[in-house]
Amino acid sequence: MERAIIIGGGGHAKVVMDIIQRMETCELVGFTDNEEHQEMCGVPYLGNDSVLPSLFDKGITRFCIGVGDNRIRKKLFHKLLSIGFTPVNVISPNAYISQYARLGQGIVIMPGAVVNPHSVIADNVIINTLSGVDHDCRICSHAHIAPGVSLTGNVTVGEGAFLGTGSKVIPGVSIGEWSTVGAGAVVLSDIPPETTVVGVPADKLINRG
Ligand SMILES: CC(=O)SCCNC(=O)CCNC(=O)[C@H](O)C(C)(C)COP(=O)(O)OP(=O)(O)OC[C@H]1O[C@@H](n2cnc3c(N)ncnc32)[C@H](O)[C@@H]1OP(=O)(O)O
Repeated sequence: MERAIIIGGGGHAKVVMDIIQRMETCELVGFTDNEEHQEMCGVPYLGNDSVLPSLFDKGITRFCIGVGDNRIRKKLFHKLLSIGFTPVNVISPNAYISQYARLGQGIVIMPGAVVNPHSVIADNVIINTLSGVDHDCRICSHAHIAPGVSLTGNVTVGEGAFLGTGSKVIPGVSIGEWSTVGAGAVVLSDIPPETTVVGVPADKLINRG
């Protein structure tokens, strides 16, 4: 069995650890984080990011990033690849992934999530607990779909976009890259890049009031 590490020691990392332990497809040897830790969920703390090259030299070749922030996760993803590590797809046995969906690398799909036919989930994406990605959606790299999000058919989520918990997007709409959709928002039309929207219907945060 190949040996893997998790990068990150926060709440998201705990959930990722729990899923990897259930998947039983690789041996989880520990986690790294720039903050010092005790063990977590029975997984040993190995040190900060400076130990990564030496772990790779010891034959630990697989990684999974347990960090929710999209910009930090993108940076870490490229750093780990440049050292030589290969990403693990962490997919809960309690998620439903259509046989017609296409998955990239380094993806995390949490319990209760659904990914329906002909949707594409690109590299380093998080599909969080109980969220739904319906048919023909395209989720670009480094995006994070938070718990309880509902994406209907043909939705596009740009690189690095963050959809807050409980938000909903109607069919055919595009969320621009590195944009943020606030918790509970309902998105009825395309959102430009690097824009934060909130509310029902969703509108730019700066337009409020
Ligand atoms: C397992 C996990 O935990 S995964 C993590 C999941 N996390 C989330 O889903 C968090 C989602 N985040 C949000 O919704 C945030 O509130 C954001 C990103 C939209 C805005 O955050 P900030 O930029 O810090 O905004 P801030 O909190 O200062 O609020 C600014 C204004 O917007 C309002 N506002 C903030 N969020 C929302 C929202 N989701 N819906 C409606 N209004 C909102 C605030 O009430 C405030 O209004 P005011 O100016 O009239 O007082």
